[in-house]
Amino acid sequence: GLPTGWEVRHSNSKNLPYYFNPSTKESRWEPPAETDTDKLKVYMAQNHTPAARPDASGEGEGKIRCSHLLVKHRDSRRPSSWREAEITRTKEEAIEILKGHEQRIQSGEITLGDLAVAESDCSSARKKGDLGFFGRGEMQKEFEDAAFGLQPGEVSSIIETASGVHLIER
Ligand SMILES: N=C(N)NCCC[C@H](NC(=O)[C@@H]1CCC/C1=C\[C@H](COP(=O)(O)O)NC(=O)[C@@H](N)Cc1ccccc1)C(N)=O
Repeated sequence: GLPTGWEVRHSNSKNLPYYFNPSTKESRWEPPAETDTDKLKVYMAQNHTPAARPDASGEGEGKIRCSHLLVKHRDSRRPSSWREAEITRTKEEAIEILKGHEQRIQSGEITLGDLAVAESDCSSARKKGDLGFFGRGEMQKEFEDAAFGLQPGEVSSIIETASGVHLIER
């Protein structure tokens, strides 16, 4: 159904078909004016199955937004925070503290964000732990894998990174 010289191509980045004229090098999202759209629909149905969307786990899916509550310890890569100039608690103590926070969040007594304001050793505490949107490759691997494995609104188990121990809410 396309006028001569035009062909349909597939944009992987947008997962959409587009129309291209190799001789004029023209490309457009909409079919050219003279297209017989009824025939085009048949052609597309037969020849154009859109590539499967990356799965919801975030593989190539793009960005997600998370908040987190970080408790650092003396073996953290940077054992200092806005809360405490020199952090000396052990990793085991940090985990016990975070378990206490986890129980208060799970019981519904308080949200992760409200707890992060006073308790998180990350500078995002001032933003209720909000890290904004991020894609794969930005955060430490353990953090990234846990975050991309969460459903929206879900809170992670205790996650360990070189920064310390975290609870993550997507
Ligand atoms: N949005 C981004 N791309 N920012 C760069 C993230 C770098 C990344 N950070 C981490 O993986 C951990 C998990 C989350 C926070 C974090 C660590 C630290 C605290 O640990 P520390 O570095 O003292 O060991 N907080 C941060 O980075 C903060 N800028 C996060 C933040 C603060 C305020 C507003 C937005 C984001 C990494 N690859 O190291």
